[in-house]
Amino acid sequence: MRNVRNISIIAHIDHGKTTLTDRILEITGAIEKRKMREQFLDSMDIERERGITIKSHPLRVFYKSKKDGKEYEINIVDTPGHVDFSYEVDRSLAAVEGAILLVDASQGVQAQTVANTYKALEHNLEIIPAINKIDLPNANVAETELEIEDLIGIPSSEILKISAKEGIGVEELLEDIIEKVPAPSGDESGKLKALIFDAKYDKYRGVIVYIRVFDGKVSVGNKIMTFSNGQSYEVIETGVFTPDMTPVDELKAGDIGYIIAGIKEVSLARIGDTITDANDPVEEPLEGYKEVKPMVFAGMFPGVPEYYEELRKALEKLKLNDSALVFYPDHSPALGFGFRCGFLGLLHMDVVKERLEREFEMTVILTAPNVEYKVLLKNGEELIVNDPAKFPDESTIQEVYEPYVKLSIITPPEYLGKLMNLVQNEKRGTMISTENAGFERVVLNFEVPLAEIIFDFFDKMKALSRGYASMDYEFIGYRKSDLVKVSILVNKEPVEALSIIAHKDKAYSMARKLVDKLAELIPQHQFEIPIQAKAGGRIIARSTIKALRKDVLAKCYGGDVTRKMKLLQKQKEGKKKLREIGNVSIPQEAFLALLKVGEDENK
Ligand SMILES: Nc1nc2c(ncn2[C@@H]2O[C@H](COP(=O)(O)OP(=O)(O)OP(=O)(O)O)[C@@H](O)[C@H]2O)c(=O)[nH]1
Repeated sequence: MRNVRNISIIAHIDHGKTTLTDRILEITGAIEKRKMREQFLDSMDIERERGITIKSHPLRVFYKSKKDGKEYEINIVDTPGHVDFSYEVDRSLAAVEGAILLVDASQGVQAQTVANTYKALEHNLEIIPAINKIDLPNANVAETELEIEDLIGIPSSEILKISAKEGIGVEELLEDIIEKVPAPSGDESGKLKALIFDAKYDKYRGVIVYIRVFDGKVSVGNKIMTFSNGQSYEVIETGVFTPDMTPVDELKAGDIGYIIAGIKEVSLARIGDTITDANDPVEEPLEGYKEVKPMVFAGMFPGVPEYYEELRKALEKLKLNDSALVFYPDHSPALGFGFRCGFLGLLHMDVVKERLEREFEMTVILTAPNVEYKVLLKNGEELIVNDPAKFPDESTIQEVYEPYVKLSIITPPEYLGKLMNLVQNEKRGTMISTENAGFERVVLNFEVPLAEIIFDFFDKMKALSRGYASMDYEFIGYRKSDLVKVSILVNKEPVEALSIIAHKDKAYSMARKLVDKLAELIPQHQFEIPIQAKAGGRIIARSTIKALRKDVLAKCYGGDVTRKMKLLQKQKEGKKKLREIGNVSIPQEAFLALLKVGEDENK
């Protein structure tokens, strides 16, 4: 049996995964102390600033056990903490035999703690629970122990208490990993079978594929094949993470490392796919591969038309490293040429927008995000619509389906009523079950349309529960729904980029809020501007932006009435002219009016 342990760290956001990984690197001497900077592994600027881990970074350390004196290789796969990237967590867990379950002592078990623990159990991982941040004055170790006991049935005496920040208990944790997590099994002499659990694009070296080898071996010169698309490549380099990329002669069953094989973009090395020998492939791939589908869509336009080409190039470059990002050309009468983009969720959308700004110095106009609908037409045709502007005419529609998620909220019981009200009465959710989760915690499970939780749900939930509730969700499928398109007319002209899809019961109130918000956001002009919302062929809401009244009469000193009348007439004509041209200037923030409606309600 090899002295190898492969583990992952699972936790709710901010419970200390990155800090723990940093400490392990330090304790095992993988990184000299003086080179250590906080969050060594979070390499993307955005990750560092926001203090969140988006991409997983594996690493290999060596630790000499104080118990048996032997040296062990420990491979740690860090996982993303945000629900947008939960598929990546799932694939990282498929690459290991054990998981450290890290829980913040001041916050206790949270929604993602539970979601990730279930995932780890599904993968039959050995779970090692550890309560972190015991150094905090508001650490509540006893309650957290009870919650963990309740979650996985491990007695509190076996739960480690650590401070990742101060290094307390971290060596004991390493000893526990060696003792409890099984060494990887697998057949080194079998056919190559490896899991892709991440991939990164490098400017100079092409795609670097992060793999866990389950059976067989792989080394330089081998011809490999990615199972899902049958593409084959020659291996140029194999290596491990120390944490820097360090070449090794071969990777064999049980190993975690990387390969470089001249793959041009990450979308060809898909997370969850199986790598095998191109000349002697396995018959069955590893289980559980799913194609990652974007869930949230928005229009993206360069502020200035001349920047269209530049934006296309920037998106192509981002795509090299981000297979979840999709985009295709789009045109809007109001915003010109641009792209329709698909994202995993709103955080992913923000990350893309920020990367465009930082790495490519591009400021873009994003339209309000929406989900993807399935529309069955009366003529039997089925359409996939992810742009409200392209929603078919109501008279041609037979049925509409929208994506639903299973939403789990964990909360102290006192906020239960308010949260149930939020989900069921405001967000079209249906309660499925409630469970007790240890000490003073309730888990609420709902089925909710995804569209209802992508905007402002998180903030509302936090506000209603004073920050105590946490949530997690997963896609469960499409459901039939009563949806209508609400079009917006500015100065009688339809502005498709402002259209939204709403549930029939909410169309009126959403339309009302949207036109009011637009009337606030669009500046006054020389003429009056009606803002109308139209659904099912009728105007259902209207708001008016008053004209800026130029004080034309100021020029008339005397009491010459006819002159006054003439001027007023002229002004009226002027107004008419402008209206005919219809040149209302709509500021960028108006295209996000829908999001702003939500923000106001949270105040
Ligand atoms: N006091 C104290 N603070 C800690 C400890 N461990 C982590 N923190 C702090 O908690 C915050 C979050 O820690 P991270 O390590 O970034 O958490 P994370 O789980 O990697 O976060 P995500 O990647 O966003 O999921 C940081 O400000 C850390 O300094 C600890 O043991 N004690």
